[in-house]
Amino acid sequence: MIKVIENTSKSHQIAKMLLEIGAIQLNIEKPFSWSSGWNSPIYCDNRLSLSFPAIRSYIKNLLAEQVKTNYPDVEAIAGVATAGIPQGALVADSLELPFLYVRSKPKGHGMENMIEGKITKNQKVVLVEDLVSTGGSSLKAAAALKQAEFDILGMAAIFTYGFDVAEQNFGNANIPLFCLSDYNTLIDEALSQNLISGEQVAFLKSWREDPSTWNN
Ligand SMILES: O=P(O)(O)OC[C@H]1O[C@H](OP(=O)(O)OP(=O)(O)O)[C@H](O)[C@@H]1O
Ligand SMILES: O=C(O)c1cc(=O)[nH]c(=O)[nH]1
Repeated sequence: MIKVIENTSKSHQIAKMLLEIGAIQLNIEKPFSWSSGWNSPIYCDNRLSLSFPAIRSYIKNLLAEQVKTNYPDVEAIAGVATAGIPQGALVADSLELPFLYVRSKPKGHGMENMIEGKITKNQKVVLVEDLVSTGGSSLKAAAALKQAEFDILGMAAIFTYGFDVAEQNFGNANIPLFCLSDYNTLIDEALSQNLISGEQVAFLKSWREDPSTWNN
């Protein structure tokens, strides 16, 4: 189950802030390569929000609110490497909870850990991620935590593209995900600010129907 926060003024505010700081880039001629291996005409760089204190705090507070409201039993926060690490650490600090992070693969030297941090087995963990496309990175981190015998309550993220494949992946893993904003809200916001044309909206909507085959 993937849900975008019900307060539309807040999800619009997040989209507005991401547009304001130039976190959203469109490029049809030179597509962006995504972590899933897909090529995409759009990229949402939530990492930039970290450099803007007011926006960083707004996101932190909304993520913390989502965690507290939807997972009242939470005992620890985990960040998905790498972009989910700072977001997760900010949330953990705000909620005064322990923090850990999950690498995309075990470190090749030193302690060779995939999970970094120290919490007790069976503790109730909420994963924080900056963005979900297919959900592959998030669910890999969740699987690693489950294997290490942590109890995953669910996830929170800043942004989701709302792809069907992500809905299926989170459903199959039985992990709920709460997001602050999404692709449709972003397009509405960009259009209302005249940042994109009606023609671009039509293209972006049709791309989203079958993103795995576009330009691949
Ligand atoms: O839902 P998915 O299809 O897995 O895609 C989303 C993932 O892609 C990005 O990370 P990226 O792999 O680019 O690495 P980074 O976090 O280290 O920047 C993003 O931060 C998510 O973790
Ligand atoms: O899927 C990805 O890799 C991805 C997409 C996107 O818009 N932003 C991002 O940081 N990663």
